[in-house]
Amino acid sequence: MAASAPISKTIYLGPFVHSTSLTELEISEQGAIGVDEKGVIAFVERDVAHDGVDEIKRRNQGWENAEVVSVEGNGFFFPGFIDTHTHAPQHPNTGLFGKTTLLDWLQTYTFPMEASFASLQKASTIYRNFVSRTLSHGTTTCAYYATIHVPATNLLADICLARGQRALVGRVCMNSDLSPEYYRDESTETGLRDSLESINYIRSIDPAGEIVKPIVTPRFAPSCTPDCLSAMGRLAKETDTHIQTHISENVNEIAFVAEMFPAQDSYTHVYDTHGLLTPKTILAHAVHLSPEERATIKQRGSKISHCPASNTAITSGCAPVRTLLDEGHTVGLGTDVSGGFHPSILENVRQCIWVSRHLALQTSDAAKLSTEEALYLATRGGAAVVGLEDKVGAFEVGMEWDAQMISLGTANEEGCPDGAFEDGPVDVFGWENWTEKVEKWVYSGDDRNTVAVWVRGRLVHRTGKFMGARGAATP
Ligand SMILES: Nc1nc2[nH]cnc2c(=O)[nH]1
Ligand SMILES: [Zn+2]
Repeated sequence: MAASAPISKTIYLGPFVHSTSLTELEISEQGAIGVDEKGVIAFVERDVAHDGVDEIKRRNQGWENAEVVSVEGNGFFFPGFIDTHTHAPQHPNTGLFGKTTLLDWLQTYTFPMEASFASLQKASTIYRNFVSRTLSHGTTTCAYYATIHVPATNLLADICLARGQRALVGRVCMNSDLSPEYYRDESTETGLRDSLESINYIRSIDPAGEIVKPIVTPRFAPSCTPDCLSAMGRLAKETDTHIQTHISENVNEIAFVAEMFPAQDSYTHVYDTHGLLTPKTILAHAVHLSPEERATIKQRGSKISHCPASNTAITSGCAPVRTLLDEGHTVGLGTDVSGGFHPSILENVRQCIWVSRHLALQTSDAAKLSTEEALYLATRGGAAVVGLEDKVGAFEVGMEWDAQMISLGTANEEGCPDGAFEDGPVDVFGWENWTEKVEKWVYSGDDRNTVAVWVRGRLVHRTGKFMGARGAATP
């Protein structure tokens, strides 16, 4: 679906749910949210049950001809999800990891797959599929790692822009001999040249960075020589670009970093020394950081992407999210496909809650994350990680309409005529209160419940269940 059609003023009518703080979820059962032609939220009204649409239009001057999109059935509007860390070229490997851990997983599954993106045709097939897939799960903003290939990386940015998904797109920089000869940058110079070429291309297709932005992407310390890390730090500074990399994911990786960089006393210090810890840096994993490392990251204002499904699948560990939050870190969620086994942030909301409970079993109850906290990480937390906290992640006047319509359907006894339950896995019997409905979605919903998705007011995904706008009603 192209995202280029003009949009008209629209009133989104029905229940809406969003985070107002880390611990509080607002559930407004009878809402009306006005979104202007630029996709910006112009008004948010609550308790409009007894006002007809005409009354809402009358009291908001200039909205007489607005279209109306209503939630049907057991549905609600929810902010679009932010995926703060994923690898688009690894999507064909989703679910494939066996019993590997990070370093052998990279060699066995990841590098061979990524190397094949020298073929633009293959990249086109997989990237189109993955962007559609993440949109169908309600992901409206995504921080993508591509591969070392400039044409394929640029194509990923083209696809995100055409489909209307907000994205940070990074050409992966990796020149050390950790990577096989068939898949690495020839030298620091060629890596720098290629990363700059991709930054310039992405800025040329979206000069204001409204939908797609480049991001400097040194894969992780073991993949880069010291001069390569420094070059990436300088590049990000000179081009005022975001940075993404991995940190402290796996104990063998950390030992490897200590061997490779003996002059630095920690993994964090390696990145700090090379100018890679800035307020625009996204650090994935942060599972095994020391208190001193966490303090440095906090001081630099760098952000953390928690990837719970990945950390469980490739057995990296349980990231101490409660500690990170208590210390004031900015934390969002990442799917980390295909270390992570699922492209859905909703799945990672659940996984982050499960990981926190396993940590609670080993430490104390305080480690447990609530449903509200996990949903905050998936939306407002993620928005802050990618530097979009003023624009997306919640429904407030002045923010942009990045949203998903959730439909839970109605329970029936026999499914559909062919025996399937086409409305998805959530059964709502009618007696549930709104908190219970949201919890049912969080713990057992999936993409069948995400019937429509908007970015900046544009419809970027819909299922057959979405009824669309009622059209411009007469005043
Ligand atoms: N999970 C994960 N960790 C990494 N560390 C370096 N590269 C990767 C990657 O592709 N995935
Ligand atoms: Zn990753």
